Amino acid sequence: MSNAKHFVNPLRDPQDRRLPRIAGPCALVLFGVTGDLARKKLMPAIYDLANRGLLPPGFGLIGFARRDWENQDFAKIVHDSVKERARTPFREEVWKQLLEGIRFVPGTFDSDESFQTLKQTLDDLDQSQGTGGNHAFYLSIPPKAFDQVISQLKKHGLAKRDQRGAWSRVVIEKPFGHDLASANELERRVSSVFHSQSVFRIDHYLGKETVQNLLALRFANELFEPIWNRNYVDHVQITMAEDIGIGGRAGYYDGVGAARDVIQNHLLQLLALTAMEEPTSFDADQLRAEKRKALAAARPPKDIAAHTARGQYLGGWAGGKQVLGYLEEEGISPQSQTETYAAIRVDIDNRRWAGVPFYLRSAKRMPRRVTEIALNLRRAPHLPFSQTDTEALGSNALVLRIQPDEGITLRFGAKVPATLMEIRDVTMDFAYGTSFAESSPEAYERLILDVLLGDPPLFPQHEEVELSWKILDPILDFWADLDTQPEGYASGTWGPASGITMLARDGFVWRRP
Ligand SMILES: NC(=O)C1=CN([C@@H]2O[C@H](COP(=O)(O)OP(=O)(O)OC[C@H]3O[C@@H](n4cnc5c(N)ncnc54)[C@H](OP(=O)(O)O)[C@@H]3O)[C@@H](O)[C@H]2O)C=CC1
Ligand SMILES: O=C1O[C@H](COP(=O)(O)O)[C@@H](O)[C@H](O)[C@H]1O
Repeated sequence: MSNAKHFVNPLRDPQDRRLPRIAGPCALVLFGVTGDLARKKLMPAIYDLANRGLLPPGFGLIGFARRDWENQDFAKIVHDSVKERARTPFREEVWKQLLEGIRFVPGTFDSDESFQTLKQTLDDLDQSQGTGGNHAFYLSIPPKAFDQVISQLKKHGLAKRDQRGAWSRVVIEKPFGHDLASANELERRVSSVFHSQSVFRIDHYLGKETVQNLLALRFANELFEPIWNRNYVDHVQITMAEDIGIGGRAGYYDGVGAARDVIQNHLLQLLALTAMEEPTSFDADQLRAEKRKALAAARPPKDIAAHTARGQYLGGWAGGKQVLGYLEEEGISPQSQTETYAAIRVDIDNRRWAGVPFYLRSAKRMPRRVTEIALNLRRAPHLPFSQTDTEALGSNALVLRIQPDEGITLRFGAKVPATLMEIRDVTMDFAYGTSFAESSPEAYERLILDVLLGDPPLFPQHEEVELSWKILDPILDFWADLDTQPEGYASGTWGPASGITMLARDGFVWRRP
């Protein structure tokens, strides 16, 4: 590692086989570099990979956007985003190495000229940086533009292996399609352009350490599996709450909404990992096969009106400041029926889960940012205590804290000291921060590296996408047929009344994480 073009990490031991592999020579083209995702997550993740010594020498990064920028203008955007958001410390020598491979291509998706320039830029980079003709195209853009960009990549010969056998991969953000029919249409298009092994449908929840730990928790321990079924679990709540609004993302979010934005992908993936059987190994085929079976057994509620809820945040005070309502956000039509709160019940028709409802909810402008999976257990069949002894006793629960306070909580009843017999809920906690010295990489770091390595297990296949839309489509159709505004909810609260009622009907209440 003496060549000045190598990203050097003095802390990395190249012999340590537990550490991630280093990507081979390549260039990454980012579409949508002015967007929220690219700025907040992708550019910092690329720098962090470089800083950890996981990018190859001469790595190329090309931004494509409808801006009249030069290479140095784009480099400044990357620099600012890295300084603000990267997880690892800023090191001048790493930045200088990254800078050598940074290029910008101005243009719109419909411009043949821009895609010709992109091709030329990639060829030049191959020459100057030695990227070996290996290219990954990352579509961090609104889903309605996926098809157009893929067509342009094909038209301009960017989707093919060349004579050297160099690879060309595409990374497609979620949601993949708008419903089942459009997802299948998009899949037909994508598979006519890229080989299936070159298509990486990204769901960044699968790159989170805490989500991967779900597999470790379930399958590396003896403790939990015996209770992981309908005999012990009463119901499951999967929550993804955000305190932010849509920010400047009207162009992406409006017409998409909470259900398509995160339930179709992140939350149904969490459900699949929670509900699936043990795979025979963690290789891509086995893992995906088990997730597929779980999703195939999952179905929307029979009574959609009773067991779903949607809402839209209202303006007011939240988190100590004045915030806009969804309909007042820039770029949103005052008549928009897009939901910013969605909650659905899903049932899983198999031996393990029959009769155990899974409740999924997600929303913007909730009181805090938190994602968790809570398995609420049945109550003990008999309590040999007086009623007053157990007034403060809830049901046992196992809560997987996905973020931000990563860890696991086990809730159970314990005797209050110095009382005759009073039982109260207590918790036992595992926290990543106190148990491990190693810090978790950002999900996008892991996933971008996997793309560059061509490592598929963490990327959903089309069948999973299809099955997820099959669960969601009837609900989305039902909501669309209502043709009404979603119920308003005050910003900084846990959502609309209909969300509470939906659970109350089944005798449950949402957790307040
Ligand atoms: N933001 C997030 O936290 C996450 C987002 N995602 C996914 O990432 C994708 C992008 O989302 P996000 O970044 O939030 O969206 P934004 O609306 O913030 O960004 C969209 C980007 O696409 C560009 N764009 C849109 N239309 C065109 C066009 N016709 N020609 C050229 N460029 C265009 C925009 O450029 P311009 O500035 O010129 O409009 C902008 O750079 C979505 O699929 C989303 O689901 C996934 C996980 C997290
Ligand atoms: O996919 C998305 O995720 C983000 C939240 O990601 P997280 O890792 O911070 O939980 C969400 O804000 C965005 O709307 C959605 O597109």
